[in-house]
Amino acid sequence: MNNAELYRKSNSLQKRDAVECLEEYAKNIKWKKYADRVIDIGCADGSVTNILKSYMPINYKQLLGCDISEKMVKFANDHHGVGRTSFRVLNIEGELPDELRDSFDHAFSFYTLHWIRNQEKAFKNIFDILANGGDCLLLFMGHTPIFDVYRKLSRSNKWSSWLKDVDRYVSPYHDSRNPEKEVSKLMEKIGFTDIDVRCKNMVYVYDDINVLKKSVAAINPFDIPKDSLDDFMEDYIELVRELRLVDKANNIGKTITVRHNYTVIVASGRKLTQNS
Ligand SMILES: C[S@@+](CC[C@H](N)C(=O)[O-])C[C@H]1O[C@@H](n2cnc3c(N)ncnc32)[C@H](O)[C@@H]1O
Ligand SMILES: CC(C)=CCC/C(C)=C/CC/C(C)=C/C(=O)O
Repeated sequence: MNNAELYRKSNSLQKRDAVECLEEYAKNIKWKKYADRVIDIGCADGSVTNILKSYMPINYKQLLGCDISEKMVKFANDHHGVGRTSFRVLNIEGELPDELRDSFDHAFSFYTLHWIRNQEKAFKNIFDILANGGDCLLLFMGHTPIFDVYRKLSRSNKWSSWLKDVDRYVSPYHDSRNPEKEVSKLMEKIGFTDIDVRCKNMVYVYDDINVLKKSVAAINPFDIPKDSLDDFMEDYIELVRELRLVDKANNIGKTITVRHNYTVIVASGRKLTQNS
């Protein structure tokens, strides 16, 4: 998941969901109206950070996108780093650099937190990044068949050695019976207030199987050798068919459409410390 150009071209699901989420939630955010400081965690190529900008008051002070991947950060800076918007490397489950503590009025994160094993550390870092009174809006993957397909491939002789650590890349909420409760409890424990966590049922239809292939390739976390990638994707799509995810009703002509049913978790909260 390091190829910024491929991600830029193949992130239509992620962009649609970020826009839908911002349309619903951005109006309830308590913008300061003047000099808001905003961070976007897991910015990748920067295209969603750029969308986020259009929901912010124009006289914001700073918009900082951050990502664990140096390549993504370079691409984002080259394409969207302008004026008060910039991008830097940050591991949200690592040690938080001092200069980021208590420094932002609003923290956003789209399609990133499900990649993180140490959820408590990531949520604590988000809390620590916020200034007193600051808020966060976080969207991440709950359940999706993409992870079931990874797990099935990891049990095949052909791919098992490449997908050994498969559960490292499955959303911590994929198998959860009550993700809303789990996330709310975690946020409460850390000290967030005004917590709102919702698990939403989503549908995205891929009009062409090649678009789906590229979208899967763009977020593929496994180190498959380049010359085996096409083969991997063929086997991936075969399993998508076996799992009956191909949308039969629409597959009369030549183009094959695939219906992706999944859930996203949208969590928001505020940091209010006692001496406020
Ligand atoms: C699927 S992309 C989401 C990008 C963008 N927010 C969007 O909605 O299109 C997930 C990004 O999270 C980044 N990421 C993964 N683990 C991370 C971590 N521990 N700290 C910061 N970023 C991380 C990846 O490098 C990747 O660029
Ligand atoms: C039918 C099927 C398996 C579709 C998968 C579609 C897809 C590429 C979903 C994105 C899932 C994901 C984990 C996104 C991300 O992290 O950005």
